[in-house]
Amino acid sequence: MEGRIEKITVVGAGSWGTALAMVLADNGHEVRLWGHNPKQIDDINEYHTNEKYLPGISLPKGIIGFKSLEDALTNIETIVIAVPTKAIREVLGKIKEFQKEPLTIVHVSKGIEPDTLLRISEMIEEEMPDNLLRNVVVLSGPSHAEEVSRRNITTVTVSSKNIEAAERIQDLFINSYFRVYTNNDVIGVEIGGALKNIIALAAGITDGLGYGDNAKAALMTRGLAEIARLGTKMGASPLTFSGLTGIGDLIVTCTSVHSRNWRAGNMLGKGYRLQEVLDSMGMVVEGVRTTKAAHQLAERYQVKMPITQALYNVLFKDANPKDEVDSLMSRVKTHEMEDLANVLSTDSIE
Ligand SMILES: NC(=O)C1=CN([C@@H]2O[C@H](COP(=O)(O)OP(=O)(O)OC[C@H]3O[C@@H](n4cnc5c(N)ncnc54)[C@H](OP(=O)(O)O)[C@@H]3O)[C@@H](O)[C@H]2O)C=CC1
Ligand SMILES: O=C(CO)COP(=O)(O)O
Repeated sequence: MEGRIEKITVVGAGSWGTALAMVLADNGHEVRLWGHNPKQIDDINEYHTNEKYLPGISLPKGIIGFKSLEDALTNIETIVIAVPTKAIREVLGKIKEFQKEPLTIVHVSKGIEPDTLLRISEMIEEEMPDNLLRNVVVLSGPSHAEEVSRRNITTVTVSSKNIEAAERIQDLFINSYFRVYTNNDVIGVEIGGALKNIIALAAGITDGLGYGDNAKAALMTRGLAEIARLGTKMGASPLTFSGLTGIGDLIVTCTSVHSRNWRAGNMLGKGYRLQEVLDSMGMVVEGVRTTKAAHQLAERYQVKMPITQALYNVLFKDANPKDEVDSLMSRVKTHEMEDLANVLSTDSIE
């Protein structure tokens, strides 16, 4: 273990918040885990379990559950926010009511806010006054909570406008089963993490429709192409999309039964309605809202994103998944590599 021992509060006691609290506790830190469900916090403190989100897992006794957010943040400099994207502003609003000292906020959520089209670090910067915000750091990468909570080998990336802040967070989390890299491309890290969920939903759909591995490989490869096409227009480094938060997270989310996005897509491919699917999951499926946001981003940046468009049609226009696959396959022929398409002045890059 590297770095000094700290007091850290994890805000959000779902699967990812609890798994990350375990990593921090394994590293010897004093970990407070806040959740808004009092019964769940009682179980964490009494039985050291979080049965809804990590069934069968024993939590380290060093994790202390908190019902009061204010108590959880008393004398704390670093917090990890691990709630779904749509809950982040609400949680920050509560923190602002009592917080007096500046915080380093680590966020681990994978989404884009529809309509404002802000990345999560931008939402945090917008929501928190300067005097309450020291640094924002994103932690992202191929990391299912179910596996991290079993201390299975995992690699992630941390990124921040302030690379020293990212390095400090790297030191807090890194250990022998949880390897943490740094990357100074915040835009690429956040865009890769958010948009891979769209492709995972689509991969689940094609699996649910009974297509094979060729179709999944095609979706992942062309999906990454459209994520990188948008991300680079937004200012990301193209290299980031070949890293852990790009192809790495795309692989783990499109190919794992742990993925809620893949599972939701799989049910859609088998003919279930979107609302039925979401009701049955009991956990967040970030890709649904992110598809709406990415669809808006594609318009704003004038970027072609055919897979995102097809998924948008399925989720929000009641389109038939099989018809959308057929129309993806019958698009005008094009070059695979965009620089070649540009050289040849082709306007149909997709
Ligand atoms: N699970 C994973 O493997 C990974 C998840 N992530 C990302 O982490 C983020 C959180 O996901 P995850 O933990 O998996 O989600 P879960 O659905 O497992 O848990 C979400 C948690 O947030 C709580 N919550 C929801 N709304 C609010 C609110 N308004 N105020 C306070 N708490 C709230 C939920 O409480 P309640 O039980 O009451 O609903 C629950 O405890 C997502 O953006 C996800 O993409 C990133 C990497 C890995
Ligand atoms: O982001 C994840 C793994 O890196 C978790 O993906 P899901 O939200 O689809 O479960």
